[in-house]
Amino acid sequence: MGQASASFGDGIHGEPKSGKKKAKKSDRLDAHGDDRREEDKLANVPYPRGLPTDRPLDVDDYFDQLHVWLDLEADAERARLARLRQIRSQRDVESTGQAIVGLDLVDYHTGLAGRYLLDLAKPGGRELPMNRLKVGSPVVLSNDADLSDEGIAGVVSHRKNHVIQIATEVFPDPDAQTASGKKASKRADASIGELRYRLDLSPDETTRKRQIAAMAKARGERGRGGRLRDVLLGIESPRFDGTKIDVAALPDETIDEERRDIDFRTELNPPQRDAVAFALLADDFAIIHGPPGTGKTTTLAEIIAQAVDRGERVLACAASNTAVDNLLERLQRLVPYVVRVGHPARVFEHLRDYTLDGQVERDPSSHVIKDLRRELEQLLRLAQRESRGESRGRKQRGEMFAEAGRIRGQIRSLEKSVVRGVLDRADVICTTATIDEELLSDERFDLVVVDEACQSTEAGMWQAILRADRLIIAGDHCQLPPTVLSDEAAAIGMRDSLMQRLVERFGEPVYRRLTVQYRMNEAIMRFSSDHFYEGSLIADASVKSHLLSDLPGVDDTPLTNTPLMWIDTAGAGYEEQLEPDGQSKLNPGEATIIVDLVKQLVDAGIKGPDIAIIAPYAAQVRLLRQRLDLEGLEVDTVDGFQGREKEVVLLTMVRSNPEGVIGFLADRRRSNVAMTRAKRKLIMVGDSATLCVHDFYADVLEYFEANEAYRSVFEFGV
Ligand SMILES: Nc1ncnc2c1ncn2[C@@H]1O[C@H](COP(=O)(O)OP(=O)(O)OP(=O)(O)O)[C@@H](O)[C@H]1O
Repeated sequence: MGQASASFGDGIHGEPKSGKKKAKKSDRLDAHGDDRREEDKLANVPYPRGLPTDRPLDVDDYFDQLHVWLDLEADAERARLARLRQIRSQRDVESTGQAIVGLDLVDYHTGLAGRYLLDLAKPGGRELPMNRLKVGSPVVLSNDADLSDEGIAGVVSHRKNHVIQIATEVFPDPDAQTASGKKASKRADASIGELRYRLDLSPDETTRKRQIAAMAKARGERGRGGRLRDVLLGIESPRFDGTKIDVAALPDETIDEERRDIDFRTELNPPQRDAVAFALLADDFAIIHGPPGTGKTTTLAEIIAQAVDRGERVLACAASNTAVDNLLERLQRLVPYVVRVGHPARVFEHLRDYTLDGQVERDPSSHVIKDLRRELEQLLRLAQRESRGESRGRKQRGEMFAEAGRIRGQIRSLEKSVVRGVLDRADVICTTATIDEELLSDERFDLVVVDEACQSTEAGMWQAILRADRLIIAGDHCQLPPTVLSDEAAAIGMRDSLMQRLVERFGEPVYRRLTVQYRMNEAIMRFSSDHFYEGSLIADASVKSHLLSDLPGVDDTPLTNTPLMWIDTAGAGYEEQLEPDGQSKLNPGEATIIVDLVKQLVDAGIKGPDIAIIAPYAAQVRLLRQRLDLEGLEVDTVDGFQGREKEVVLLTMVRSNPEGVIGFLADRRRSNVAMTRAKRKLIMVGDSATLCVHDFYADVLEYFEANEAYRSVFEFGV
């Protein structure tokens, strides 16, 4: 392997470890006024500089620390929601991307477990504003006309340009909605009921509660579970193949052939094969470090298939739905019986057959459930009609809602037994790391695998860990960390991953790095490899020198026959701007260059679906989406592209100011993700005078210059 374990902790975090100081009391008061609660939380932090890696962690101190992080995060989320609810103008509130107002309830259905699925749309079928309410986001649905309405909780289950669907446990009964006394006006349009609604992105209380419950359980674990916890806290040494590892020992270069004895199911390269053999030998945990495009998910799928071949049951998790689906995509060919737990709308369409809902639907007894659902829907529609006509009043309507509740109960208990049957038969269950404990109930596994593990907080890992005897985690700490809203929590370590901590604690013996990548032209890969992975990456021969001009139907032009280009806007006066009414930044000058470049690419024969534009700021994304109308072209933030790839990627860096302020671009991991999405061509547009105040971007620029890929905007002639 040869890589130094110190490289895992060499300041890839937002701030270097040594820079993490406990905020001084006076600083905290500055930041939080006289909020005593906030100050108390920080006063009791067991590990104010983040979790230490040079010694064993105390069980209670460790879980106390995780609690503090979760509390700070919950406060930050609640404060965000409160601020959002104070914004009065529709344009302002929607420009935050965190709320949609003035919505009508246009339709509803019932889903698995008796959930209500509510379709919401703008009056007249207008397009919804750009928003961050993604499938799976927790939301609050409330009366738009009544700011005091606390609303009902739900989860986004489906979204299109004009309609957003949410799943709720409660039906928005119009009487309940107007309980605050304010009467909503009636409207003669397509909406069901009388109210106009608003949807707000909400603090994810359910996830937090599940994490807290898992932490409480882990704290008290004994036996096998207690041992795994103690290993993960650095109290006990991990064992491989029955042998305790010696932290000071040199790593095994490869697992020798006799110990390997694996009949590989997929074509893997040597580092991948070694990683599979290594992971299968782990008695407690093993780590797979997968830099961009190195086949981390492919390797994990092989590990899971091998475990199933040995008669084991596996829980396959990841931080996001997309990552779970990527894993499932590879598993479907390797494992006979896989079940994907999660709302079908959050699952890739071509994988829906694997969902629990899909499999329950195909179960012979499901026709009884279908009949009951139909009955429930009819009853709800009748109750709604009653509420409109107000002919027989509230009593009648109340009885109907009560009957609906009884039918829901019946549906639930029938579904429960079918669900149990489907889950019990599964060799592998795939789910996000936020596990639905009620659904999985007491299902146990021999092995739990967590992909994209660096995108989970430590608190977010325990639900998965508790379900099995052995743990395999895969990820890349040099890519994006988990989203943490609270600056306080981030400053005391909440963004640092379990994976990184374990590598720092135990060193090379506990992980394997994959080094052959199948995505990028070597020139695109090299900078990232040298900066983040000690130059260890190798471009596979199939991609090493591939260019846009090698694609069928693409002309050979200076734009298509080279892998790199930086267009420097220094001196052009393309200053960044703050979005009117918003917080986000944009750069119209850079947008003009990007639009021109896309036109040139299309003229050379590149198709829309092969092009991605990545901007660090949502306002620039919005501007470019408005200015470009090309089928299949994707414009998104860095976060939206993690784990994905495109033939050509155009990066607009946005920041351009005399002070050299670059905000969150200072986190190099963000740029690492952005720059490693491109397969054949990477184009960066940015102001070197602003960016290169920072060493990292000075190095990027130098690299482009050395590769004869530097152009000034003046020479480019836009
Ligand atoms: N041994 C291999 N031989 C050929 N192609 C491979 C091999 N391993 C992986 N690939 C290909 O490389 C690509 C990336 O694989 P995969 O999605 O598993 O990587 P990853 O490390 O999970 O990616 P990332 O984390 O960057 O999203 C896929 O197209 C996959 O088919």
